[in-house]
Amino acid sequence: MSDETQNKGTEVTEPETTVEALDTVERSDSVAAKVAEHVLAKVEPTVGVSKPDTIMVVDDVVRRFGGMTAVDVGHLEVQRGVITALIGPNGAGKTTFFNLLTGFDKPNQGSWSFEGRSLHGMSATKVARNGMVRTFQLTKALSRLTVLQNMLLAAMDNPGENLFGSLVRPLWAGTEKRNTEKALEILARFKLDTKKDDYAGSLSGGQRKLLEMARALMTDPTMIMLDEPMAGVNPALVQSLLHHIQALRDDGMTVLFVEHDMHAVRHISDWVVVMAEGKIVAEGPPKSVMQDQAVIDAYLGAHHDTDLGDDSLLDPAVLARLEAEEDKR
Ligand SMILES: Nc1ncnc2c1ncn2[C@@H]1O[C@H](COP(=O)(O)OP(=O)(O)OP(=O)(O)O)[C@@H](O)[C@H]1O
Repeated sequence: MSDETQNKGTEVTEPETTVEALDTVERSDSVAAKVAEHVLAKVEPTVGVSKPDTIMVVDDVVRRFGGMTAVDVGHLEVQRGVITALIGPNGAGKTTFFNLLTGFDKPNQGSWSFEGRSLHGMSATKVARNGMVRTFQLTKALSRLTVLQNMLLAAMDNPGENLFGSLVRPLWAGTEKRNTEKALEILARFKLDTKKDDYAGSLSGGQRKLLEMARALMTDPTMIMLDEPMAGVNPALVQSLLHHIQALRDDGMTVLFVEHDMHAVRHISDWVVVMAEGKIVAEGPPKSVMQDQAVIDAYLGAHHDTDLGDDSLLDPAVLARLEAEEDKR
C-alpha cells in the first residue's frame, strides 16, 4: 500500500478531492512571491505584452501536422523568476508548444530565445545544458532503476554515462561521490531520501512527480518546465507538490508549467498564459485571466463541463452568463 493510501482516512481533515486540496493551498508569502506580484501588477494583461525582465522570448512559432495548425504563437515573453502557467482546454496545443520550446519537436517556422540566446534548432540536451530543463515522466526503463540511480542518471556531468568516462574510473568516482551527495540533499528536500534504494516504479503517483522534479534539479537549472505536474496525483499530495513548485520560484528559478485545470493554476501562478486552438488568447495575473471573455469562451467552447475554478473570482455578469448557458443545456 502506498504512503498516500495509508494516510488516507487516518486524518479527518485530509482533502477528498484535488479541488478541495487546492482550495487549502496558500500562496507563499515569500519575498520572491511578493516581488513577482509587485512587478507583474505593472504589466498590462494583453497578449504578447512586453515584460520588464524576460528570460524567454518567442516569435511567430508555427507547428503544423498535415493540414492542421497545432501551434501558431505570435509573440510571447516569459518573465524571469516567476511562476508562469500555460493553460488551455484539451487539444489547445500546450504540449506541442512545450515540446517545441524544449527542443523535443521542430516548428515549421519561428524563433525563440532563452537568456538572449537563440534556441532554434538546438537539441533538447543542449537546451538543458543552457539552463532550461523539463521534467520527464518516468519511463518503464527508469521505473526499474532505484530512486538514487534515477537521480545520478539525471546529473549532467555524469561521465559514467559514456564509455570514455567509465574508462577513467578515478575521475568518475570523484564526480559520482559529489553527485550522490547532491542527489541525497535534493531527495531530502522532497522527502524522498528514505526511498533512495526503492525502485522508482514502486513510488506512488505523487512521489513520482516529486522525483521528476528532483531529477530536473540535478542539473541546476535556471528555468524549469513542468508538464502537468498535478496529473494523477492523489489529493493528499497535491498541496505538498504545489508548495514545492512555489519553493522553486522562491529559490530563484523561473518556472513554467503546463496545466489544463484552472483550479490548479490560480493558487500558485504569478502569471497565466492561455492557449486555445493553437493561439495565445489571453495572458495576465490569474484573477484577471479568469474573468477574460476569450478564456471563458475557449473553455466553454472546448469543454462544456469544465469548471473554471473559484466562482468568487468571476464577476456577477460572467456568472449569470455561465448559469444561463447551463440552463440552456
Ligand atoms: N504528433 C502529432 N500528429 C498529429 N497531430 C498532433 C500531434 N501532436 C498533437 N497533435 C494535434 O495537435 C493538437 C494540439 O495537441 P496538444 O497535445 O498539443 O494539445 P494540448 O493542449 O496539450 O491538449 P491536452 O491538454 O489534451 O494534452 C491536437 O489537435 C492534437 O490532436
